[in-house]
Amino acid sequence: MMTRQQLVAVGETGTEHAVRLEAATMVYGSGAGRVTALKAVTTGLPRGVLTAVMGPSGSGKSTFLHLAAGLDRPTSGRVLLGGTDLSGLSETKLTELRRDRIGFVFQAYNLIPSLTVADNITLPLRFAGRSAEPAWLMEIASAVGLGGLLGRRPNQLSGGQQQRVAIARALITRPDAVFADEPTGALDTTTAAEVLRLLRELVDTRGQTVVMVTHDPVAASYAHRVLFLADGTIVDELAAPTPDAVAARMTHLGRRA
Ligand SMILES: Nc1ncnc2c1ncn2[C@@H]1O[C@H](COP(=O)(O)OP(=O)(O)OP(=O)(O)O)[C@@H](O)[C@H]1O
Repeated sequence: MMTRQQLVAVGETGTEHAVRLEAATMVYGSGAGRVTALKAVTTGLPRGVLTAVMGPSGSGKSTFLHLAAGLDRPTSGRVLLGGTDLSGLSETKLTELRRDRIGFVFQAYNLIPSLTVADNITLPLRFAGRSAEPAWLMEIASAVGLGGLLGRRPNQLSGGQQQRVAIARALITRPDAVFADEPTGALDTTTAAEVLRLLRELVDTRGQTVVMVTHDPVAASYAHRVLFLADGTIVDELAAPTPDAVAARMTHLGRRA
């Protein structure tokens, strides 16, 4: 068993990856409107690590997340999830894989207002035709601090609690990786810190793999490792980040742009 620090260190070359991108390129549009949003990116997202992805606006962060999570396919190159090459899968198989092996957390929570907290959390299982084991639901609900709120509806929860429901929903299928797109973008500073502490704790105590896109150096400092994108390329990375170190790199990237 490797230590987490070793896992972070194998980011580029090791095999302990939840997700690997190999020369992944993404081109949108054609002719004069052609944009190469990601340029032959090769990197691994180590298991049991919280990775933050940062970069200036338009640098390719969302594109990176969409490819790594199997939401889009690269124009060229490969994306591997736990050894499965996503480019070889049919649309149906890819949809199943996203449903069963990947968790998503969005800035806007995306909960279903008419469903209880318990039913929102277990929705991905029901989509897969499976039912939730009550003990597993309770374990996940307690892990995210929602143990006593399972019967409520989303409009009876604070923003932070709603995001905890979304995190529990992302975890309920025991996914290989959870992808979070600006997960604290809609929260105040104190609530954001609580949600970020929770994400880090889920990685540290449960070995969950989490990949988070953020604009915020403070949010990125909760990660074990930060990848910096500029112009569709990974230009830098930082282990054990502090907010100041992340902000300094971002300023440097801003000057390059
Ligand atoms: N569907 C699309 N069609 C055409 N161009 C796109 C599309 N999606 C993204 N792009 C372009 O690809 C580049 C990278 O976009 P992307 O959204 O990945 O960047 P980002 O770093 O997430 O930006 P932001 O921080 O502003 O959300 C940008 O130039 C963008 O305009």
